Amino acid sequence: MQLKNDLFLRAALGQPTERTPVWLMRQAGRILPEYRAVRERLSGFKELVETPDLAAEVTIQPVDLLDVDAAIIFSDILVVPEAMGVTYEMVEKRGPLFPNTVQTAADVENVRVADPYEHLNYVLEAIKVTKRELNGRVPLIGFAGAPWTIFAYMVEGSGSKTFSKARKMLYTEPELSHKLLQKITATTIAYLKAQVVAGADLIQIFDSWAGILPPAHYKEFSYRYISEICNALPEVPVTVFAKGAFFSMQDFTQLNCQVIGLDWNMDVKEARQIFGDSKTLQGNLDPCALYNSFDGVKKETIKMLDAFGKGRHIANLGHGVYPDTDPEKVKCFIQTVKEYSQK
Ligand SMILES: Cc1c2[nH]c(c1CCC(=O)O)Cc1[nH]c(c(CCC(=O)O)c1C)Cc1[nH]c(c(CCC(=O)O)c1C)Cc1[nH]c(c(C)c1CCC(=O)O)C2
Repeated sequence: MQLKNDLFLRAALGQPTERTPVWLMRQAGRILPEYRAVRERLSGFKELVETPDLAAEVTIQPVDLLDVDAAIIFSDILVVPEAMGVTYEMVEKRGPLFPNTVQTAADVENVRVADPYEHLNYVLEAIKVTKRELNGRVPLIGFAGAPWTIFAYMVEGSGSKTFSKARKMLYTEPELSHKLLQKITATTIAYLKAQVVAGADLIQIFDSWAGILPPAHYKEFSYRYISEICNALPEVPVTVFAKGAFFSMQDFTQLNCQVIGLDWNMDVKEARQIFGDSKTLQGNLDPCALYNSFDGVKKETIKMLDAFGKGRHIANLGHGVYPDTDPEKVKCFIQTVKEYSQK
């Protein structure tokens, strides 16, 4: 299927574009009343994730309502631990909770390397339905969590400011930690390959908890597994978004990926210096900038665009859009990127 709008893919590959493409991390769900309307009819978040027609519907909502240049499949990074036998509950207003966590050698032994066609087929179906219904309007992004971030949830059992149980395991049980990370990596590679076969045009890897590791641990327990995943996906462009991992940017130049996501703490000029034009940079407006007045949103967006300069840039926020953001401010951000970058 020929894409009608392939700005996002061309920018990812470093090809010239008429303007800067734009989308938002966590654009599906979170901010749209139209999402909440679909969600309220259901028993919960999981029912939505596991029903391909509905997942496709909310995936396409931001394309229709916000006019973004890419869709991201509606799912969650936590479907991977679930497929591996470590199930989660999504607790209203509190976030994910794992009734059984992974602590001992026996627990790691019990975690399975999942076959995506057996345990994650609902995501693959959702990708196929979405591709059909998008009908080539914009590319579709597939995704997974980085192994370290998935490990952090499996061991910790919930969100946490420090993830101290997960970080403790890296010190006290390094070999066991690697064993679990290897199982997660094997599952993730098979899962992402299946997403590409189902129709995903680009893959993004979310290492949301990169920033809490010391650099040496990051290299040993996260970077090497991300590198393995990048090497396993030669068919499509890959974006690596490692929140808070400034210390690893030099290493990231060696990754077999086309796009690096920057969070809002990262200095754009410094990142450009490190990556040159070898990689496309994605980001990085502070999500809080969208609480500003319309004029303020415009000003901050233009400042961000100027910092990146022309070429090899995909405009986005520095992390997922916050749930209480006014969708009109999001539209203002998107429109500003489109108009200003065209000049
Ligand atoms: C760490 C992480 C998670 N999930 C994800 C990450 C990595 C990105 C990041 O750092 O933000 C990724 C994710 N989660 C969701 C998507 C959908 C696609 C999109 O980006 O729009 C994506 C890409 C849906 C979701 N995932 C979740 C919701 C809200 C649940 C609801 O509708 O009740 C949505 C729309 C739930 C979720 N899922 C997770 C948490 C901590 C929570 C609770 C709080 C929240 O972030 O909203 C884990």
